Amino acid sequence: MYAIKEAFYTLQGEGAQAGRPSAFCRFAGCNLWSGREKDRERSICRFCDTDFVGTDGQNGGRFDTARALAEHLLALWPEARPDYTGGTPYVVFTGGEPLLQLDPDLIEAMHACGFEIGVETNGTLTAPEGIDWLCVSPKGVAELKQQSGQELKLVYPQEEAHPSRFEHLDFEHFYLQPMDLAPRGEQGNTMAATVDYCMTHPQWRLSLQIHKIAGID
Ligand SMILES: C[S@@+](CC[C@H](N)C(=O)[O-])C[C@H]1O[C@@H](n2cnc3c(N)ncnc32)[C@H](O)[C@@H]1O
Ligand SMILES: Nc1nc2[nH]cc(C(=O)O)c2c(=O)[nH]1
Ligand code: SF4
Ligand SMILES: [Mg+2]
Repeated sequence: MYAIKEAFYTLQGEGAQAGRPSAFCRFAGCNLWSGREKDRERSICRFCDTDFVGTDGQNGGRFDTARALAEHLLALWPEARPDYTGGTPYVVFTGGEPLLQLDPDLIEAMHACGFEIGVETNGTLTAPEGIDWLCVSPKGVAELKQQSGQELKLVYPQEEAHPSRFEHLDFEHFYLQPMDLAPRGEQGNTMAATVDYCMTHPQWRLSLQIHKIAGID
């Protein structure tokens, strides 16, 4: 059984695949925060910008089989539109924490439907085989178990997770993403510090959350 908060068709907003049309599948639940505001400040991850509680979002629900979920996600792809011109379907599994639920059955079912598979994870669980694009985003003091992938995308700044801790790991791309302070109800400029760190440490590139700039999901 898979518990899905929401699913929608949009553009990937972050990292090296930013701008790519994608079916997003947001799993319910996370191991670093309950998702309840009353627990935020005593959680391991305290800056989350996402509601991942329950299965009541757009196209959310509970799916008994991998095939049922894969077909649900394939229906988001705009193939039936008269002006559609093709391209490999791309799914991004996120959450919440997708590695609490993503399993070999679902990977196989998505590939059978013709999808390339991207995953956004906090790296505290090891990833199953077969993911085509793995983005790991380390969090504070949480132990990093998944130490390889296509991109490491660190939200910056985090007192307990300095970039130097991650720069020798086995990733193709290294990104710093300015922390959006709005979810914590704070104001401040994380952009300037992130730009400055990238400019003095050229291994790191800037990732902006372009969906927030574009005003889409
Ligand atoms: C909501 S998380 C879900 C996937 C997974 N739990 C994780 O943390 O990577 C998706 C992405 O948003 C990033 N993110 C979450 N809150 C953010 C914030 N306030 N500012 C910038 N990026 C944020 C995460 O670091 C992660 O890369
Ligand atoms: N457009 C868009 N791109 C994203 N990239 C990562 C996201 C996430 O919440 O995992 C996200 C998201 O929520 N929306
Ligand atoms: S690990 Fe990801 S989903 Fe969980 S609270 Fe942090 S940013 Fe949100
Ligand atoms: Mg998001």
